[in-house]
Amino acid sequence: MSVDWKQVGDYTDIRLDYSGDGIAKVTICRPEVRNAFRPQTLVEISDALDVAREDTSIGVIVLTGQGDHAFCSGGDQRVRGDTGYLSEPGKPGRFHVTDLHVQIRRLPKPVVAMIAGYAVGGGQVLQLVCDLAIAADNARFGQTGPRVGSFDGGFGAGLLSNLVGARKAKEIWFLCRQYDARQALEMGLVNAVVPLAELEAETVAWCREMLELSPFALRMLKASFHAAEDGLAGIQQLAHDANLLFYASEEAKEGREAYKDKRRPDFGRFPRRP
Ligand SMILES: CC(C)(COP(=O)(O)OP(=O)(O)OC[C@H]1O[C@@H](n2cnc3c(N)ncnc32)[C@H](O)[C@@H]1OP(=O)(O)O)[C@@H](O)C(=O)NCCC(=O)NCCSC(=O)c1cc(O)c2ccccc2c1O
Repeated sequence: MSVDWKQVGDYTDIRLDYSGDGIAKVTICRPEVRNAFRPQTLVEISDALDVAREDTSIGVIVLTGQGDHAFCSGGDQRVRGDTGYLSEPGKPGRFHVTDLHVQIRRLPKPVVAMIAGYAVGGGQVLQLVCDLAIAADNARFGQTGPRVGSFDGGFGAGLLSNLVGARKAKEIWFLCRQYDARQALEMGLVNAVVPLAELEAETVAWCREMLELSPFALRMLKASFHAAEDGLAGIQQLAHDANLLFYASEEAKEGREAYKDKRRPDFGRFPRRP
């Protein structure tokens, strides 16, 4: 199942491609550093996700890394400063990835991680915050934080714990071992493992299956899965998604029209549902 990807936009660290039938693919293009991200990379991924979100022809988004060696090796240690990762020398550092994690969680379309090679450090957290993960048989997963003097106690710890269980999550973080694709599948870190040569075709097949389904139902499900995990922010997403539907109702429209007409709203004709 080959796809004739069409490049969209103009980025330096990433590529955004459209399949033409509803899939957007965001590729980290820094293979020389195993697709490690610098602030610029994260800003560009964020922009590409916004573009794909706003585009109503897009139903599913794939996040991947260029080449067969790595999905992503986390933060680029060459631009790590004393205050975070540096956009420019001398500027205050930041963890741009924090905002990206939240953006992927809130994005109302499924995001699928397509993983060949290494997904380690912040790259492993990136695959974690995606909704689904398809791995090639050469994929390797692991945390390196405590080895390089870092830790992700946000989604990196909490989501991992929910996904693989607290004991396994602590093992992953406390020992900094690497796990192969089969082990990742067994512990629930990925949804499927396929031969490297079939990775894209399999990922696209999963995306196309989702594209056959109700986009709003998928949106509500994603928000529902995150409602408890993400606390008030998760509930907010679910509640505001309900608002999207409510706005189209006669009851909500009566409130809006009454305000515009400068009259008292007449809600008496609407049922007080049991
Ligand atoms: C990924 C590897 C296991 C791959 O090993 P392999 O043997 O295949 O390749 P090399 O090691 O030879 O790498 C080739 C080349 O790439 C460079 N490189 C690889 N990863 C990085 C990187 N992350 N940053 C910079 N450069 C990298 C490597 O130096 C080589 O360059 P040459 O010039 O020598 O050719 C292995 O490479 C590896 O283990 N990489 C490091 C993984 C790592 O420790 N990542 C950082 C973890 S911390 C993190 O990601 C992080 C980011 C955040 O934004 C956070 C935010 C908030 C809280 C926590 C955060 C956080 O922990």
